[in-house]
Amino acid sequence: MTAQIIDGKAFAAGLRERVGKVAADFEAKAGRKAGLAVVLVGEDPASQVYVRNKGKQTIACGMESFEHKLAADTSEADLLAVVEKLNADPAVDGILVQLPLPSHMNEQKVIAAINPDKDVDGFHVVNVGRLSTGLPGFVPCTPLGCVMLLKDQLGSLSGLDAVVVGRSNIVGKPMAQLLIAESCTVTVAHSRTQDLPEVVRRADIVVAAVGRPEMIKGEWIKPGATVIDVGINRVAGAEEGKTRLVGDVDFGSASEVAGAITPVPGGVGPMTIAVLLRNTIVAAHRNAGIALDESTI
Ligand SMILES: NC(=O)C1=CN([C@@H]2O[C@H](COP(=O)(O)OP(=O)(O)OC[C@H]3O[C@@H](n4cnc5c(N)ncnc54)[C@H](OP(=O)(O)O)[C@@H]3O)[C@@H](O)[C@H]2O)C=CC1
Ligand SMILES: Nc1nc(=O)c2c([nH]1)NC[C@@H]1CN(c3ccc(C(=O)N[C@@H](CCC(=O)O)C(=O)O)cc3)C=[N+]21
Ligand SMILES: [Mg+2]
Repeated sequence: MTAQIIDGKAFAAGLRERVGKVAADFEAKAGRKAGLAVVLVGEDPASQVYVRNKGKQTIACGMESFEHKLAADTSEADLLAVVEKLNADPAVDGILVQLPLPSHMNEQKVIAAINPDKDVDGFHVVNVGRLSTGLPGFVPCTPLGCVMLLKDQLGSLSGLDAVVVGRSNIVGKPMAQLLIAESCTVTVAHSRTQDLPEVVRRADIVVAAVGRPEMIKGEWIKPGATVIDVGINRVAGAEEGKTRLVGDVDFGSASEVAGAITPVPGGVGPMTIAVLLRNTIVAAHRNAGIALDESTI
């Protein structure tokens, strides 16, 4: 069997187009563009690339992008002051503080300072609570993008066995919450899980968010299962000095067993940014008191 490739890049382009139409409509109604502020602390090259891509795509969707680049040795107090300014700025609908932060900062404290109604990453405890309680809020972009791809591929997820490998606050745990809300039977595996291959083999849906290059092998996958690979790992390439991106799933062997699989790159990654733009235009409508049928985007 050869798996169908789930084209996250194409799905993300379609989502950005829908967001762009809604953003134009918002501008006509509100008399201003929706705005996303991205805060980057330090000079991590990968983070710089992500932030640049976010800014470009924000503008391409007809929204305003505010980039705040702070030196790696910025104090936590100065970062908190920037967040406070963005909370109070009516031109800013969404705020994203790029993670990871330098080690002298308390990430939880910084996230807690963001106004939950501008927290388009969905990382604030208030939004975590809303998600687990089934209240409207903001859902983390990467897991929401994964669910969009799964529903597009499978239709209803009700009753399916899902295994999430990874239990981080930004991917694994919110992913599990979303799958519970879709009426899957959810197992969350992590570094202490016993016999991970056997756990993965039960799953109709496998979501890999581990951060270990090509760890999940084709022999672990139930034939026909749908595999969502969240991992982004930069490894040495075939040519000396070159690098390439691989996921947490061994794509070569898994794609011979799975029914459908996301590639890396071109799978979940592009969805993350498109969902961020979606959450931002949703935030703009909510905070401006302008009606929007959120189910259409
Ligand atoms: N495509 C995208 O848009 C995004 C991609 N990513 C990528 O997704 C991956 C995961 O990110 P993130 O959740 O932040 O990672 P974290 O490092 O925060 O969490 C990794 C999780 O994997 C578990 N784990 C580690 N090793 C093993 C193992 N050998 N067996 C089973 N479980 C294991 C850990 O278990 P334990 O809790 O026990 O330590 C932990 O729960 C990374 O590759 C990251 O780059 C992340 C965000 C967005
Ligand atoms: N506050 C915060 N929110 C985040 O959402 C957040 C973050 N911090 N820190 C880092 C992670 C990682 N992340 C990615 C976004 C896009 C791609 C992406 O576009 N990937 C492309 C490839 C990009 C490339 O070529 O390097 C792809 O998979 O096709 C990947 C990863 C968001 N994150
Ligand atoms: Mg992490």
